[in-house]
Amino acid sequence: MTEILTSAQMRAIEAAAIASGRVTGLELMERAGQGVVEAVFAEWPALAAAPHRAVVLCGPGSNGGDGFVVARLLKGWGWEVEVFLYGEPGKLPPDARVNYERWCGMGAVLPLDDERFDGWPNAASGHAVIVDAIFGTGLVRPYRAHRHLAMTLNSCQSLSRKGGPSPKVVAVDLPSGLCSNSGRWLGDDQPLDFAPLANLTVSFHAPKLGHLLADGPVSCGRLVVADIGLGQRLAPGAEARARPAGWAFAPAPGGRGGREPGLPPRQDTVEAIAQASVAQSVAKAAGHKYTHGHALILSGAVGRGGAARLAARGALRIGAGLVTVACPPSALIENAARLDAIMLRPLRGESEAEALATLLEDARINALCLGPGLGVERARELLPVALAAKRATVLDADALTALAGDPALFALLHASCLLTPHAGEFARLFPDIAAKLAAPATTGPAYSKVDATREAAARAGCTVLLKGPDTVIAAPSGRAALNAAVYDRAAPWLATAGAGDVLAGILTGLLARGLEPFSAASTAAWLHVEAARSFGPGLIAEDLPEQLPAVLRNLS
Ligand SMILES: NC(=O)C1=CN([C@@H]2O[C@H](COP(=O)(O)OP(=O)(O)OC[C@H]3O[C@@H](n4cnc5c(N)ncnc54)[C@H](OP(=O)(O)O)[C@@H]3O)[C@@H](O)[C@H]2O)[C@@H](O)CC1
Ligand SMILES: Nc1ncnc2c1ncn2[C@@H]1O[C@H](COP(=O)(O)OP(=O)(O)O)[C@@H](O)[C@H]1O
Ligand SMILES: [K+]
Repeated sequence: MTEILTSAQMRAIEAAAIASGRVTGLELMERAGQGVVEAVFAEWPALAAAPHRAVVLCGPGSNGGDGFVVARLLKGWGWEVEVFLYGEPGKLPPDARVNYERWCGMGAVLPLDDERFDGWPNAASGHAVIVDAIFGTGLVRPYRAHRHLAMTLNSCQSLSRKGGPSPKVVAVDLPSGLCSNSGRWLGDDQPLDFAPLANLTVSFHAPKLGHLLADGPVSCGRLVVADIGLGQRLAPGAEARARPAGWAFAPAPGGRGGREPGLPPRQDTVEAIAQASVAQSVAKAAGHKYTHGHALILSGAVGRGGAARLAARGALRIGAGLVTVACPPSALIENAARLDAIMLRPLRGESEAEALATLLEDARINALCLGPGLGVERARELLPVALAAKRATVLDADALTALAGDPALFALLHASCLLTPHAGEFARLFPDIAAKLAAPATTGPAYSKVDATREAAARAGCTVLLKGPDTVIAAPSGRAALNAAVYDRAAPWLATAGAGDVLAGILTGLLARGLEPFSAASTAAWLHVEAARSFGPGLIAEDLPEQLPAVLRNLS
């Protein structure tokens, strides 16, 4: 069972465990250090076979304390270890201080200060590993040395990525400088230009938001989450060391979501989307086609109907009982030539808006989709009718653009709506929120994509799904989920024209089947990535709906 944690939640979990008497801070630090060493040996088995040389860079807090443990353990394996400290020994927190002193009985600690970088290890001088234990979840402001750190570490890393003998960079908990809540680099610099990137990041107990959002995945290299004995976080039978591909576990109902004393309230948690809950959402019980809902997809003008047809196919494949495409009369022949199982209705009448109103008198039509290929002008015309019908309604693409320029239309949004912007559409709809997210992150925890999506959902009064490799879903209540297609779950080939239209269709299909918007969004986002992964590279949007049956089969 996993939730994705913020730094405050991680601290609260640690504090609760220590307060319960189950474990001490020193034991947790020891396990953290052990977890790092085990992960290094698991990642590069050759390093476990014989002693090597390592540099351990320690910082002024507990992250540095973990570093001293790593140094001691590697020394115990016969390694030659050089240790540097960024900070003053006298100011180390108690547990880190204990581990500093233990190390001092075994070797030297060289100062690592902003001005004096002469003491830095020569990256190519035969070290097998450089351990970055300068800052973890406690970073609250940019630190001046990060450019120097970045230059040194990245030159090592780029060599080692090419398979050469140069050092592997291992980040303890987070690459130093990365904000654990937002996945953004703290500083005025351009993100990533001066970021110390890791080959491997070893975090503890559960992934943090910063590992999965924004620049986190690129910065962390690979992510391993080590178990440090803070309680169950995985489904029974799952491996103790889980990679992010394995965090498809349901958040524990009533578990670490704020129900334990002292932990933050439920609305502060972010859920990893769970395979089990997806399976539940899409399972069909007995019934006839109308019990599985009737989805209506509004289509564009002649020659612009492809997007709506893709959406319709997605809605049908995910199991809506009926799917109808409604098109301008002039587009009837085009659509008829391309659709079979999907029904077709021309919007004939005084105006298309009136025709839509008539069509919506059929109460069995329980989910709508407006946007893909619709055209901004037609979206403006149809939106008032569609929104007045108060059906479950997906608004994507041109419908979002129409909403952006029109506060009166925006005011018609209701709780059964679901907005599915990509970053550009989001910036048009919520320019002030997007500007906050784009501004340099100068204090931690920095404003994150989760914060932005939550703020947007609260303003719109409906669920918002903000797309990307780190798709965030938020409800007006503050409930949030993250569907990250990163690390072992990466599917960059999903960035293909029309993929978003299929997502809108899957969403509409799930709404037609009776899911409420937040569940529909979480389920659809997960299935969308799974369909892409199941197909693999070479994917085009048309493949996505056709891949759904295979994904669904694997769920059952
Ligand atoms: N929670 C858990 O369960 C477990 C946590 N564990 C480990 O603890 C880590 C968190 O430790 P942490 O809280 O001490 O934070 P950390 O990242 O070491 O740094 C904070 C220190 O840096 C300072 N500081 C901040 N910004 C600065 C700047 N720009 N420039 C200079 N200084 C700056 C700040 O002091 P300040 O100056 O703000 O008073 C503070 O002294 C976590 O990542 C994990 O590795 C494990 O042991 C296992 C169990
Ligand atoms: N690098 C990526 N990895 C995984 N998914 C991605 C990536 N880039 C984009 N996506 C997903 O692909 C879809 C693209 O949708 P959208 O931007 O609306 O494109 P279109 O309008 O062409 O369909 C979204 O679901 C988005 O989350
Ligand atoms: K670190």
